[in-house]
Amino acid sequence: MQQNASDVTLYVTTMEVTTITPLQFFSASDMYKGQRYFWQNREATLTIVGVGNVLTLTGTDNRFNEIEKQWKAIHIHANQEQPILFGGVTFDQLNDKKSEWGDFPQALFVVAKYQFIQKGQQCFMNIQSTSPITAKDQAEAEAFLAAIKTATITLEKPKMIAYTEPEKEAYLQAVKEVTTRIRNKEADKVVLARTLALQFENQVQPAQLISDLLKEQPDCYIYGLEFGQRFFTGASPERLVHVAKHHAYSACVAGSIKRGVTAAEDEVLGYTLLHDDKNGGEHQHVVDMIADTFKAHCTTYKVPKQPQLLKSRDIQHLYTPVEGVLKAQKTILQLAKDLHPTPALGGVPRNKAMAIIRQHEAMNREMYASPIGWLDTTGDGEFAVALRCALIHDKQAYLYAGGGIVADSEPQSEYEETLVKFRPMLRALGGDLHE
Ligand SMILES: C=C(O[C@H]1C=CC=C(C(=O)O)[C@@H]1O)C(=O)O
Ligand SMILES: [Mg+2]
Repeated sequence: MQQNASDVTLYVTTMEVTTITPLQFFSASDMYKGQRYFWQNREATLTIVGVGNVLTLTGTDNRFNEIEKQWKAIHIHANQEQPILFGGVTFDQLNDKKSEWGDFPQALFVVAKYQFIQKGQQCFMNIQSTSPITAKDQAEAEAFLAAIKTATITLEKPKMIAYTEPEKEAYLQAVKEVTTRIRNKEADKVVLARTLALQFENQVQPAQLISDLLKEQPDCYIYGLEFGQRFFTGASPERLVHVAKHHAYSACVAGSIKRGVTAAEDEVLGYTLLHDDKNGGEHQHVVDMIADTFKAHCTTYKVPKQPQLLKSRDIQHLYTPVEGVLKAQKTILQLAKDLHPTPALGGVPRNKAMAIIRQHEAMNREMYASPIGWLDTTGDGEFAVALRCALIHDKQAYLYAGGGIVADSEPQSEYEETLVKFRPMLRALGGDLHE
C-alpha cells in the first residue's frame, strides 16, 4: 500500500544477502514491475536497487523543500541499514508542452518495500514497511530471495524497426536563432536539446538495458526509475552533488568532443578540447555558477583553476571537480535545488535561459537533464544529472541529448555533438552504430 509521509513510521529490518547480484535482484522482481529503481555510482562502489513502493513522495511548486519536509517527518525504526529515498524531479516545472511521459510526476521519490544495497563486496536487503515487520513478512522476504536465486533471465537487445529524429529541423533552426539572440546579448549561454524516437519489434525490457549499460558504460552513473508502464534510464558521466559526512562534492561537466579510434587520435582530440575557446566558454559558465553555489552553502570550498578531461566510452568532456564543507544547517536537497539546473543543462542567466528553452525547444524534457539519485536519513546522498538517457514505453524508446549554445556555436556541429551523446543509449538499445 502507498501512503503519504506525514505521521508515518517506517520499520526496517536488514538481512544479509549472498550470491545475488543487483542486476538479478532487479531483473527477477517482475512482480513489482512498475515500481522499481536502480542506481550505481560512477566508481561502482555503491549499487542500490528498490522494488515495490511502500512510500511515494511527490512534490508540486516547491518540490525540493516539500520532499525534504516529508522525508524528515518520517519516524524510522531501523535495526541495521538505513532506508533510502530514491527519486528525481523534472527539468522545468513551467514547461507544459505535451510529452511521451504520460502521468509521470513532477517529482517522484520512493521508499522501496525491498531495498537491496551492494557496498563493495557486502550485500544487504532491507525489508521496509509502514507497519511493524512480522514473522510473515520475513518469511515472504525469504521466499522472494529464494525465487530470485532460481530465476532464469534472458536478456537480448531489442530489434529496432524505426529510427526517427522528430525535431531535427526545429533543432537546427533553434540553434541558429538562439545563437543570434546570444550575440544580441539576450543571454550568455543556453542549452538546447532534442529527441530521437525509436520503435522496436517487441517490448523493451528495463533489465536488459540496465544489464547492457552496466557492461558498456563502466565510467558512468547507471540509473533507472520506473513508474507504471514507463521506465526512465541512462548512463550519465555527470555528478550534480554528492554529500558524505557533511562534505559536498559537485562536478562541472561541459564542453565535449568524441573519443578517438586510436589512443593517439584520442589524445589529440582531448588536447583540442582542452584548448578550444568555444568549449572553454561553455565550461567556464558552469564553473562560475557551481563555485558561487558552494560559496553560499559551504564554510570552505575548493575549485581547481584548470579543467581536466572526463572520458567515458563514447565521449570526452571538460571537467572541474568542486568540493566543500557544508554549513551546519545545509542539506543535499537544498544544494541540489540551488544547483539545478547548472549552466551545463540550462544556461546563463538561468531564468532568461529557461525562458528561451521554453520558446525554442520543440520537446518537453520532463526528467531528462535533471537531478536523479538518493538520500538517506543521516544527510548523505548523491544525485547525478540524468543525461545520456531514454524513456522506455512498451515498444518505444525516446532518447534525449543536447548541448551548450554560446555565441560561436554552429548548428551542424551542435547536431553532431548530440549524435555522439545519443550513442551510449543507442548501443544499449542495439542501434546500428556503424562500428
Ligand atoms: C546536455 C547534455 O550535456 C551537457 C553535459 C556535458 C556537456 C555538454 C556540452 O558540451 O554541451 C552539455 O552541457 C546532454 O548530454 O544531453
Ligand atoms: Mg557542448
